[in-house]
Amino acid sequence: MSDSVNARQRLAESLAEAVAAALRADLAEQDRALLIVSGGLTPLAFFEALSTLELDWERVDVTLADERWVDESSDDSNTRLVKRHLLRERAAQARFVPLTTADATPEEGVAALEKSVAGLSWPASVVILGMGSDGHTASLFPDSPQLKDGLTTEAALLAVHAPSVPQPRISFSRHRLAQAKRHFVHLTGAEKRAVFAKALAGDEVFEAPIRAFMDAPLSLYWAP
Ligand SMILES: O=C1O[C@H](COP(=O)(O)O)[C@@H](O)[C@H](O)[C@H]1O
Repeated sequence: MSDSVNARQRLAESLAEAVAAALRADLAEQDRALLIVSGGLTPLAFFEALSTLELDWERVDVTLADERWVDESSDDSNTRLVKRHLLRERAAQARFVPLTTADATPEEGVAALEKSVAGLSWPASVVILGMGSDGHTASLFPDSPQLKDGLTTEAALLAVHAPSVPQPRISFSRHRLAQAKRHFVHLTGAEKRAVFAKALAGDEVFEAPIRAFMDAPLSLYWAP
């Protein structure tokens, strides 16, 4: 195995331990705990490591920071990713709350999804944020006409379109994600490190929406 594969595996395992510890701590104080995960390719090894760890998974709700408005059978579905790689082993006992409906568009589905997520244990115990090389996080894209709304609305969810991505999306708003008790950023590779460093150094949130989370304590998990 190459050094970077090893480093990414160790990173995934150490993030999984930190997330499991946070969930255990909250479950000692409350009935249920909410874990919000990101999709994309980065979290696969993390999901698999977390799925094997011991905690009272029956009292954990899992949802996504964002979702592509596609059928679950699509390779682009974040739900499919979570079901295949996280909701297995011990974590098969967790309750998953999807961010899609049978509606044709996220605009039509968003009201029902707002109701569906309203009953979760807010504030979330943990949010794991990914980031694209354009500085987007969740589905808050720099080129999206809905970015301003996503950064300012007090609603939990919004429908998102962006010229840079093929499918419409649904995303938790900055407001709802920022309320979480703990924020982890999970990144790999030199390109994302450079994008994150540039975002840290600047202040224009519309250029790099990940900046919208930099006033909360963020735990950065990065490997080459
Ligand atoms: O589209 C998305 O992209 C980001 C980053 O994904 P990655 O494949 O570069 O890890 C992800 O955080 C987000 O949840 C996802 O929908």
